[in-house]
Amino acid sequence: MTPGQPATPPAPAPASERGHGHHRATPWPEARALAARAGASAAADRPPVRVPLGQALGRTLAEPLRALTDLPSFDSSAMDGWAVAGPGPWTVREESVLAGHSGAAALASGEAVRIATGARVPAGATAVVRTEHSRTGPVAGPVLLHPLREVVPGQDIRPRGQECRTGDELLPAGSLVGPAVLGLAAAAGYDEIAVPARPRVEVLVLGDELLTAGLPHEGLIRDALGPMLGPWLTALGAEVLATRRIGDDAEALYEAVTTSAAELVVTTGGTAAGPVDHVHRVLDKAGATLLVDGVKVRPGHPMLLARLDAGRHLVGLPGNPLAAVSGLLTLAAPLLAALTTRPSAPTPPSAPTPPSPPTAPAEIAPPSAPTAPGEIVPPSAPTAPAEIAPPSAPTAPGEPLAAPLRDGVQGHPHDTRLVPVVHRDGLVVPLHYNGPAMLRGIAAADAMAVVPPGGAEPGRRVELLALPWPTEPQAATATPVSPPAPAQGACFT
Ligand SMILES: Nc1nc2c(c(=O)[nH]1)N[C@H]1C(S)=C(S)[C@@H](COP(=O)(O)OP(=O)(O)OC[C@H]3O[C@@H](n4cnc5c(N)ncnc54)[C@H](O)[C@@H]3O)O[C@H]1N2
Ligand code: MOO
Repeated sequence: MTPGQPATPPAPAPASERGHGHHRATPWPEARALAARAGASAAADRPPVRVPLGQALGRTLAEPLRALTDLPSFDSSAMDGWAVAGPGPWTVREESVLAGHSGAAALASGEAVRIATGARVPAGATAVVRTEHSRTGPVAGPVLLHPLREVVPGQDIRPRGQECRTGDELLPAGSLVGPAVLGLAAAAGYDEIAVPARPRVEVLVLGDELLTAGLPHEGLIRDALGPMLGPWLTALGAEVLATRRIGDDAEALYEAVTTSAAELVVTTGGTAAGPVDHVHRVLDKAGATLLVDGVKVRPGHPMLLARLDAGRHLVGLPGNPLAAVSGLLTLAAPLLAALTTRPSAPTPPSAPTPPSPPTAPAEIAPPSAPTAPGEIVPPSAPTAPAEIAPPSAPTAPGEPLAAPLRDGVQGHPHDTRLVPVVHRDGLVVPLHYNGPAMLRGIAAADAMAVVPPGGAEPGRRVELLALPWPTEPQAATATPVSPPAPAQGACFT
C-alpha cells in the first residue's frame, strides 16, 4: 500500500471470513509436497512438445530416448591404419578409405587398404592394423604391409550396433537433458526431442507504492520483485508471458487473474491483512480453491497456493522481498518442477548391452582383447543422470542437497526458517541481512538453508535449497561478516 495515498479501497473482509489465519498455516514440508502434487496433477494433461535439440538443454525427456539407428551404424575403423583381410603380410591397394566415404571395394584375403578412424570398414576386412604397428616395403616392386605385432581378428573394428541397436532405450523419460544427452540424441539420429512444454507463467506485481525507475522518494519504493521474478521463474523452466503491474486495484487484479492465459499466475504482495490486501477476496470471487493458505515458514508465512481451474494455479507471494523468495522456493519451484519433469525418477542405465554380433557383409568377429584404453571400457557404475543438475534445473529429482552449518542459527519456535547461506570449506555459513524485507543476503548466497523449528546448532546438517543459477561452491566474495551487521538469527518479521 502507498503511504500518503488516498485510501478509498473496498472494505476488507473480516479475517475470519478470509480464512488465512495462522491456525490454517501448513507445515513447510507439507506445503512443498502439496505444491508438487498440484503441479503433478496439472502435468498429466499437458502434451509434450517437440523442440530442436538446441532448445532442449536443461529440460527433461518427455519420452524415453530410443535409438533411431544402430550405433555405430556401420562397421567402422577405430584407428588410423590399414584394413586387412586374412593373415599378413598383405598386398597394399592404391586407394585410401576415409571417414564419410562409402563404397570401398571388398578386400580379398591377403589385401590391405589404408583406412582412417571412423571410416567404413570394407567388406572382407578381418582387422584394422594401426599405422604404428605396421611397416610397408620394399621400396621397389609391389608394396607389402607387414604387421609388427600379432593381429587379433576384429581388432580396432567397431562393429555395427556395438553401442546400441535401433529401438534400444538409451535414456528413460524424465532424464535431464544436458549437453551429453544432446550429443547422444544427435548421434542416435534425432533432430528434435520431446520435452514437457514450458509452463506459461504470468507475474502480477501488486502495490501502489512501487516505482519502476529512479530513487525511492516520499514513501514510494522501487519494485524489487518485478525485475527478479521473471528471470527466476525462467530459470525454473517457465515461459514468462508477462510481468504486469496491477497496483492495489482489486478489480484489475480480478480481471488479470480470471483472464490470464498462464497456467501459473504469480502475484506479489497483498496476501496479508492490510486494507488493500486483496488477494484472498479476489480468489474467493474467482471461485478458486485455496490449497495452501499460509505456511509455517519464516520469512514468507502469508504465502498461498490456489487452484484457479483445471490445470491453472496461482501462487501468492508475500510482498516483503525475501518473503517472496521464500514463497517462490516453497510453492512455485516444486510446482514448476512437477510440471516440467516426468514424475518417474530416472534410473541409471543398467549394465551396458554386450556388443551386438557383427553383421553381414563384413562378418567381423568382435574384438577379443582390449583395443585401446578409450575404446572398450564400458561405464561400470553409471551415474544417474538426475544427480547432475544443470544450472537451469536445480529442482530435478535426486538427493536433496545438504551440508553442515558452520554457525548455529536461531530458530523460530514453531516455524521452519529459510536462511541464505554461502559454502565455505565444506560447511555453509549463514548470511546476515536475512530479514523478510531484505535481499542483500540472498543476492550474495549460494543456497537457502532450511532451519527446522527450534533452530540448529553449529555442525548440524541442514537441507539446502539450490538457487537456479550457477553459484560458487567456495564463494570468496560473499563474506558474511560486514559490519555493522545485525545478528544473523534474529530477524523473523
Ligand atoms: N497484522 C499483520 N500484518 C502483517 C502480517 C501479519 O501476520 N499480520 N504479516 C507480515 C508479513 S510476515 C508479511 S511477509 C507481509 C506480507 O504482506 P503482503 O503480502 O500483504 O504484502 P504488502 O503488504 O503488499 O507488502 C509488504 C511489504 O513489502 C513491500 N513490497 C511489496 N511489493 C514489493 C515489491 N514488488 N518490491 C519491493 N517491496 C515490495 C511493501 O512495500 C511492504 O513494505 O505482511 C506483514 N504484515
Ligand atoms: O512473511 Mo513475512 O516475511 O515473515 O515478514
